[in-house]
Amino acid sequence: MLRLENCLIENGGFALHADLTVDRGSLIAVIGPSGAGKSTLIEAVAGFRQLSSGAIHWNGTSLTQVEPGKRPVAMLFQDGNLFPHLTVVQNVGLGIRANLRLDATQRVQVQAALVRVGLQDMAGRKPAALSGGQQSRVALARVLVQGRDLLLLDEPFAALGPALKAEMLDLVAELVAENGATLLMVSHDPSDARRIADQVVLVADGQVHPPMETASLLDNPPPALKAYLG
Ligand SMILES: Nc1ncnc2c1ncn2[C@@H]1O[C@H](COP(=O)(O)OP(=O)(O)OP(=O)(O)O)[C@@H](O)[C@H]1O
Repeated sequence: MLRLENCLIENGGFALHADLTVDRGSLIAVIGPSGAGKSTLIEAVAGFRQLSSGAIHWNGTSLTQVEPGKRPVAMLFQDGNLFPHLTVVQNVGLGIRANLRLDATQRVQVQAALVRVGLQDMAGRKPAALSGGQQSRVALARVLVQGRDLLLLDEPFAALGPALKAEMLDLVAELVAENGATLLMVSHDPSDARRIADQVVLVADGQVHPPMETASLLDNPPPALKAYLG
């Protein structure tokens, strides 16, 4: 269970309040107007942004003072997920060890992740020789080998076409379920939420709202969400 307890997250003059609980194993879409603080929330959970007050707990253990690399968190961004000078297998291996000195077991783990995302035949390629969807799969494989409990996605598939995005979202949902992980995914597209998220966290007006059931929230949006959805 992820608990954000009376959190105040500040960025310059911007302030965001969060007090909510996310059940373990949930698939949550984080939606809200541009500039509302969705990325700020994700950065605070990942530890890239310090809390001004409040606390973050994972399964009863405080994460508030834990540095980003030691949190049970794996992240995927829209851009910059892959290193262009490294091969697919190296980019995935980075998820296990930054110096890429992997033992035999770890190399098997990397191969298994590549098989899981369907890229076993492209291990030696560099990102420039892959399609956008294949690059997304490499980034997902790296998340997979990290074996973290909490997966944070900040619009990672926004640049993909609709069919490919749907395919990647389904793959994410499958991987999250297989690994018993918990997903927080920022998206500007309500159909992404409907596709894979059981619940939605609305970020608006300086507040992170507690998770609400996806269909009922999107079918009957509160005013802040209605204005955003148009
Ligand atoms: N360095 C900064 N100094 C002051 N305010 C900032 C700074 N960086 C970001 N902000 C403000 O913080 C707020 C939240 O930004 P954030 O990127 O979290 O929003 P978002 O909901 O993810 O937006 P988008 O959907 O457009 O990506 C914005 O209103 C932004 O103007």
